[in-house]
Amino acid sequence: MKICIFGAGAIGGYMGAKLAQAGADVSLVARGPHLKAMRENGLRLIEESGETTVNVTASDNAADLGPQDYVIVTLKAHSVPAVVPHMQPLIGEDTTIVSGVNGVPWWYFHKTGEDLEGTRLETVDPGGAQWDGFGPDRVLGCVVYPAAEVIEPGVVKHIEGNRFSLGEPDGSKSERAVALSKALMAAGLKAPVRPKIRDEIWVKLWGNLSFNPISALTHSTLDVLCTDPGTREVARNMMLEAQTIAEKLGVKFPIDVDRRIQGGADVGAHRTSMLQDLDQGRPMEIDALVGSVKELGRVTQTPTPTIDTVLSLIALRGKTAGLYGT
Ligand SMILES: NC(=O)C1=CN([C@@H]2O[C@H](COP(=O)(O)OP(=O)(O)OC[C@H]3O[C@@H](n4cnc5c(N)ncnc54)[C@H](OP(=O)(O)O)[C@@H]3O)[C@@H](O)[C@H]2O)C=CC1
Ligand SMILES: CC(C)(CO)C(=O)C(=O)O
Repeated sequence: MKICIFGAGAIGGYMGAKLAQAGADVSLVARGPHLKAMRENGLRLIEESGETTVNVTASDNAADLGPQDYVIVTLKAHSVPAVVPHMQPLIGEDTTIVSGVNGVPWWYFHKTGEDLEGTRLETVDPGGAQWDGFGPDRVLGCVVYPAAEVIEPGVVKHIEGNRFSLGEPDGSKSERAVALSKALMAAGLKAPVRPKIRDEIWVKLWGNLSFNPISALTHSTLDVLCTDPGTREVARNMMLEAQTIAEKLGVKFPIDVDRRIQGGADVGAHRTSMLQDLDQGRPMEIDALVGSVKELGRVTQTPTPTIDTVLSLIALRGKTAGLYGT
């Protein structure tokens, strides 16, 4: 089984290192100093249990790697559309594309079997670049739970978690989902195949939609913003608006908003990825995490006043920092 990880930074690097350690036929697409370091010195993974260095096949040119059984996309959401043409050499007749990107996935309305079937989302797939360039039938959904960071070129630090939930858009337990799940489990990762991947996407999204922009706007960590009465209320209202949208789309939440916020508080003094991006001058995933939910509000005719307000604030914050909408 040939697996290519496209965008092997923090999450892709973690997954790639685990797969390579387990002897899988895995290659990585990366770029710049991180690629150079991985090529020269191997990929170093720092985990609580210790440090390992693996030799990896890595390139910035997909044509070097050829057609794959699975392409696992672990780019930041805003990077994907422009990269679709460069991924084409990896795609053969039976290639599965696994979308390991936070936020509302571009394929959301594929095989929903409902009225909105085939609806495309401009915030996450402008111009339908992914829908047309990959084709939604190739897609296997994925919810990424681990936290990791590239702490220097060629070095990935794993922080916590090892679950990558997988799920077919139509909910089936397909051969391709089960085969990938086995390969990930053989690498020591958790990779359950879920019948309702969209339910899981929304529970994760609840946090990213609200905690991420609030933390970037207030420079506060999860424990603080989830317990401060004012910001907690803003997060809660955003989540309730999102819940109304998701339930109109048939999603069932296994927990309520208060439990989700408590879960955020329990994570502790974590600086969300959006706050880290802002501080480190990296483009922010505002469209995928917040704008996409506003777009779904329009699609489902659901008012989203709190989401709209927070989106305006974080969008302007991103623009003034030169990290959004440039
Ligand atoms: N990190 C985390 O803890 C978590 C991340 N996620 C989600 O996972 C996804 C990936 O995040 P993360 O791993 O943090 O992101 P990273 O930025 O660490 O990884 C993406 C990598 O792709 C590289 N890249 C971008 N464009 C190209 C290109 N054209 N060709 C080759 N390489 C390219 C980037 O290089 P460069 O740096 O030069 O841009 C970077 O190394 C996001 O959607 C994120 O929200 C989800 C859960 C936790
Ligand atoms: C906020 C959190 C922990 C999810 O709730 C996250 O995924 C992030 O920092 O991007």
